[in-house]
Amino acid sequence: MAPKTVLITGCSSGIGLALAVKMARDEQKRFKVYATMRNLTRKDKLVEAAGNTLGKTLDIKQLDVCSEESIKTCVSSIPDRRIDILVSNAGMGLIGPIECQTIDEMRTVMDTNFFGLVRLLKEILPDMKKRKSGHIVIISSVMGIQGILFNDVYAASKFAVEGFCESLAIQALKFKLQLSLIEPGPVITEFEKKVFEDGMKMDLSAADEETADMFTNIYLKNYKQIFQSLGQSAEDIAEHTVKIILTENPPFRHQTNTLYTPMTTLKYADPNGDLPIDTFYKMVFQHDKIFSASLNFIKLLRWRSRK
Ligand SMILES: NC(=O)C1=CN([C@@H]2O[C@H](COP(=O)(O)OP(=O)(O)OC[C@H]3O[C@@H](n4cnc5c(N)ncnc54)[C@H](OP(=O)(O)O)[C@@H]3O)[C@@H](O)[C@H]2O)C=CC1
Ligand SMILES: CC1=C(/C=C/C(C)=C/C=C/C(C)=C/C=O)C(C)(C)CCC1
Repeated sequence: MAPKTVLITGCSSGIGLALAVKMARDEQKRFKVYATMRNLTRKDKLVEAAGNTLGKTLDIKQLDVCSEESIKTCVSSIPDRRIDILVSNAGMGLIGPIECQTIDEMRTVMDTNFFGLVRLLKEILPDMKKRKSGHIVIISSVMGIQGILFNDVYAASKFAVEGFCESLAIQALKFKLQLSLIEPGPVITEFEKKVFEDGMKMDLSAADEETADMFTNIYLKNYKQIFQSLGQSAEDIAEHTVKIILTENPPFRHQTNTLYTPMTTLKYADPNGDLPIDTFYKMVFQHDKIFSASLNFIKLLRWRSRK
């Protein structure tokens, strides 16, 4: 059987890179991977990880999800424009009090995380509909279903992705297309480093003292520890994503982190929406007791899941 063509965005690092390499190295050679990135000068890590798959089961192409022209050029360069599996992965984070962020910074997050997906689909969906086949896989986030303190705009961008996909999924079903949202919790990648460094350098002078203190002494102070105790690797997410791709009837939503599930479950447990907000409030603001107790509980779950 001919290999399925896979286009992945954001392959210069992290989840995109790990997924591209995993699929290109498939022993049964079931995939031909177009690993794309906006800036080809950043391709060295991928070239190294791809090894001898380069030019065979993996090709590298330029694609900036913020440029319609770049998307068109990339898609037109693929034989018959045929993309069997699209993985929309490119994305960026943003943390901090909104008083300290500019509208332009917020717009860039929405433009990349939400409109990036919209631009891709405007170009790729019509071909998939004509062929009545295709799988659209989106790297969303647990923040696509639940907001987190100081992640207001990032969470909004992922909520936008989820609302857009939930609407589109009904049409997709009519055209026999598959659509899956992958929802990781924290993942240890460049994303986490960039977001933390930007947070550390943030000019907090536009925020009141209490807010600035909350951001620095609660959020940033515990950030690394949260990633250490809860964080998955890019390879873990790649493994989950490939499993979903290979499932005959893939689910619409897939959370990758069972340690995080108790938190997202709170959302569905209370239609009024107060339960997750009250719980997060207690976890964050009674942090001396509850926050460290939560982290210990997570450590215990992690230890048990390894046994
Ligand atoms: N890390 C985490 O904790 C989590 C991440 N996610 C999501 O996973 C996805 C991948 O992130 P992750 O691997 O962690 O982070 P990385 O920062 O390692 O990777 C992000 C990738 O997106 C690329 N990118 C950014 N802007 C654009 C653009 N305009 N066009 C094309 N590519 C672009 C980056 O390219 P460049 O190198 O040029 O900047 C990079 O290749 C994102 O959608 C993120 O929201 C979801 C849940 C948790
Ligand atoms: C665990 C935990 C918290 C932090 C969660 C974080 C930081 C999650 C990050 C998720 C990411 C980065 C998703 C990317 O898409 C809070 C809210 C402080 C409250 C206490 C429990």
